[in-house]
Amino acid sequence: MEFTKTPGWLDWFSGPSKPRFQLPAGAVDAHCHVFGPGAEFPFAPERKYTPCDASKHQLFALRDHLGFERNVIVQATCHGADNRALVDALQSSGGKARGVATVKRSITNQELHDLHAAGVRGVRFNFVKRLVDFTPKDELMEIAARIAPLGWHVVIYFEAVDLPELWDFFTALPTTVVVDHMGRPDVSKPVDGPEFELFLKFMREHGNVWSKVSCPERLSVTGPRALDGERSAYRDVVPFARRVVEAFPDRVLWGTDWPHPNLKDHMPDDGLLVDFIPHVAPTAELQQKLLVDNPKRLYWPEESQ
Ligand SMILES: O=C(O)c1cc(C(=O)O)oc(=O)c1
Repeated sequence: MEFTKTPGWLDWFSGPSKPRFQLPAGAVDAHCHVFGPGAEFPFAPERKYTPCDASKHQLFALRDHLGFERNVIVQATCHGADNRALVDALQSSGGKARGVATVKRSITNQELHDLHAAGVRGVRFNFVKRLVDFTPKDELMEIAARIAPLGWHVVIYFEAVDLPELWDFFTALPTTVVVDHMGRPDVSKPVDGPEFELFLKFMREHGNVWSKVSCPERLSVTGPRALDGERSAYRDVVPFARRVVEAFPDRVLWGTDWPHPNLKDHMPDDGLLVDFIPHVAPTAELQQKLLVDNPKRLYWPEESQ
C-alpha cells in the first residue's frame, strides 16, 4: 500500500553525530518506535497521523551507532492495535529488543501468549487526545487484569493537565505503571509548582509507578535544540528530569523516542540527544540505574534473578 505522509511531517535525522557521553555497557534505549515500512506493515485505518517509514534495520543501526546494547520498542499509535511491525522487529533483533504492545479487549489468550513469546512485556494505554480515540476505562482495566499474571506492566501516556482526572484510574492499576515522558509537564511552569508536584506525589505515594525521563525535544519551550553540535540542549527540561531521577533513581528509564513522531519545528540529532543524559543523571551510579539496571529489571527480569 502507498501512504502519503501527514502534511508538514518531519522525517528522522539521518547522519546523527556520535555522542560525547559514553553509555555504560548494557545500556538500553527504553523508548523508541518502528514505523512500517508502510508497504510491508500498513498503517492502521484509525491512525491520527501518517509518518515516514522508520524500519527495524534503521533502528538497529541507530542503536549500534549511539552505543546502546538493546531497545525497548513501543507500539506507535499509527499502527493502532496491529502489532505486526513491532513483533517483526522484536523477532529480528536477536534477543536485543523487547516491546510494549497495544491490545484490544478482544485479544485472545493465545495471542497474548504469542506476543509474550515474541518479547512483549507491557501494554500501552494512551490518553493523549490528538493521538487516539477514547477507550472506556473499564475496557482498559479488564486488559490490565489479563496482562498482570504474565508479569507485564502498563505504560501510560497523558498530558499533565489530565492527571487529576485520571488519578483514580492510574492508582487502581494492578501492575507496575510506567509513565511516558514524565507525564508531559509544562516546563514553562515552575518545577516546584503545583502541577509538577502532583506528578511527584503520584510517584512518591505509589511505589509501582515509574517514569521515562525522555522527550526533552517535545517538552522544551526555550531550547536550545539538539542540533549543530549543541551538547547542552533543552536546558529548561533538565530541572524536571533531574528532580525525578534524583528522587526515584530505581524507577526511571530513558529512551531516544526515535523516530520522534509529530515534532513540528525541528528534528533532533540523536547523538546530541544522548548527551542530554548526564545533565539529568549526573553521577555514574545514577546513569547505571537509569540506563542499565532499571530497564533490565523491567524488561529482562530473568537476568536479574
Ligand atoms: O507525542 C507524540 O506525538 C507521540 C506519539 C507517539 C505515538 O504515536 O505512539 O508516541 C510517543 O511516544 C509520542
